[in-house]
Amino acid sequence: MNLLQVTDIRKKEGQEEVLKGISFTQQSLQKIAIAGESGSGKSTLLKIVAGLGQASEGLVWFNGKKVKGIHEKLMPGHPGIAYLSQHYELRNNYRVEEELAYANLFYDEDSEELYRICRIDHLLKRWTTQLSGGEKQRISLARQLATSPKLLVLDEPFSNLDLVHKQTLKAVIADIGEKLSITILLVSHDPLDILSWADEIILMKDGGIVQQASPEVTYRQPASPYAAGLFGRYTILKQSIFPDTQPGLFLRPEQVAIVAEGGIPGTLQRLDFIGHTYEAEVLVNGEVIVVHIPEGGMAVGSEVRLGLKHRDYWYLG
Ligand SMILES: Nc1ncnc2c1ncn2[C@@H]1O[C@H](COP(=O)(O)OP(=O)(O)OP(=O)(O)O)[C@@H](O)[C@H]1O
Repeated sequence: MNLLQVTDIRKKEGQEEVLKGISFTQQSLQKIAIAGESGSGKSTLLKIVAGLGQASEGLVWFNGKKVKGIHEKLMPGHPGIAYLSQHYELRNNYRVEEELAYANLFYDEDSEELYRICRIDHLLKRWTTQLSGGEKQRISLARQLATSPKLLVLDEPFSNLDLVHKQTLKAVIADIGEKLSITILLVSHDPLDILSWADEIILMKDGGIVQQASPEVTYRQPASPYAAGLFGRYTILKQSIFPDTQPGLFLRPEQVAIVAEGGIPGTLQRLDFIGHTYEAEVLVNGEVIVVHIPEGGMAVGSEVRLGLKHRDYWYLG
């Protein structure tokens, strides 16, 4: 049975339709991430799913029961669904343990495990004013989990976090799924944060779903240039440049290599160090091809030869 079933959700804000018929289902423990450009409707959708917004049309079913909107019931929210927005707040002038007790999270074996999973067990005696943003967020998360939800809905959990806190939160999120058996639906502005985590990625644009697929398919076989661009740089060739390929060939930078012999001649136009590799732009027949290369010693203007690394071609018209 589906844990969550979202059917044809529409939402009007004034004259504008900001959600245009969103439908998807989520199985128990399936990890779904929603991504898309700013303003595409991700947060609006998430609030409706959690019972903290109001759809103009459509239905959300959770665990066989309808999730009512804020205009349909007195207390916003839905039992069994926990929601953490980007704007979490803790009360000032309290110790962390008091703040957690306030959420009915008293110290016992279960809560001890929850604190360990949320990586906050070393923070219990601290004042809430003595915490970093990432620590405050994990305490807010523990408070949400105190309600023993079946579904955890996270809106942009990785925004505003430095790399270290981001890595910690990723470990926390993985543990919440695996050790607490809580299903997670999350929105992320940066799809690179979700490729390694999600079972399925839903891409939104202008209030609609433009692609719903596994991370591999989303990355390698994007439905459109918009979907491709959300996951980093790419090239779509207008001409048939490489042998046995058609116009419209879609290439990620790591699918192309600079080769010593054979290949297609081109001119190195640009070379940038991007950490794990160098990113080059090579001009071939008037088209710029983005290529990842391991070494950065070549001079801009050099002649290079390009080859394709494998034959799993994908075309975008
Ligand atoms: N209360 C509101 N009144 C009017 N328009 C709204 C309201 N809330 C959201 N919108 C509009 O709905 C659209 C979707 O907004 P939403 O916040 O859901 O997008 P998002 O994809 O989550 O964006 P971001 O990544 O920037 O948070 C936007 O055009 C936004 O301006």
